[in-house]
Amino acid sequence: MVNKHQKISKATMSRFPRYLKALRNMQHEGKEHFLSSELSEATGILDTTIRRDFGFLTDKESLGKRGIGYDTKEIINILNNVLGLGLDESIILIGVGNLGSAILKYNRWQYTVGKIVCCYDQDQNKVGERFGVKLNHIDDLEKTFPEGCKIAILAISDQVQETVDRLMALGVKGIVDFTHSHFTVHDDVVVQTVDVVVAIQELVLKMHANDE
Ligand SMILES: NC(=O)c1ccc[n+]([C@@H]2O[C@H](COP(=O)([O-])OP(=O)(O)OC[C@H]3O[C@@H](n4cnc5c(N)ncnc54)[C@H](O)[C@@H]3O)[C@@H](O)[C@H]2O)c1
Repeated sequence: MVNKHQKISKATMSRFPRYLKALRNMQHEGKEHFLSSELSEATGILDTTIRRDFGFLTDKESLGKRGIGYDTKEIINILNNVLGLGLDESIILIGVGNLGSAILKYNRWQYTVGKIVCCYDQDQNKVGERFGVKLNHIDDLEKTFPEGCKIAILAISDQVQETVDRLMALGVKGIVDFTHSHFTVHDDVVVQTVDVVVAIQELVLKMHANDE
């Protein structure tokens, strides 16, 4: 369906997940159609930008219908297709300390990318359940690994490379990395690093650029 794919700019691509998240919420609320102005309100992105971005999604004259707007389900499907995302990604979380607990508690995953299906920690005392999610001991990773899981969130402090190696052996292809450790992965594994300090550094650089 998407054959203008190669022409989509990085800036446009980076807005697609924001559209997707807002649209899944709308869909959940029973909204079958939406106007670009409504999506603009939900995302804070100008509706002219939204309409231009949507122009990259299809070769059709227009995705929207006059007076009705866009079909929520259709746009969600197209965005999923472009982003290669499923609604039901099974995600695991490794390390349920301060940060891991906060991530687990943040339960607005639904209708976006899937959910954390279980988590792991090396602390035997934590085994059981946390915020409604099963918490296993890391020694049982291979025994309890959820079928088809491709994404892991790392919020651990020890034995990072060893843990990453075990995850890759189980078929994990994407890692959201909160650790500040260096580790290596196979060519077919993608790592997305999240670092508050780096974010602040980037923010300060942008603020300086604004001052010039
Ligand atoms: N990226 C960021 O912006 C950011 C911000 C804060 C902390 N961090 C990093 O995130 C990690 C966690 O921070 P925290 O404050 O939650 O620490 P924490 O000590 O509170 O929690 C770490 C948890 O991971 C468990 N753990 C450690 N190694 C493990 C392993 N190999 N397997 C399974 N469980 C393991 C511990 O038992 C503990 O429960 C640290 O590496 C920290 O440096 C990153």
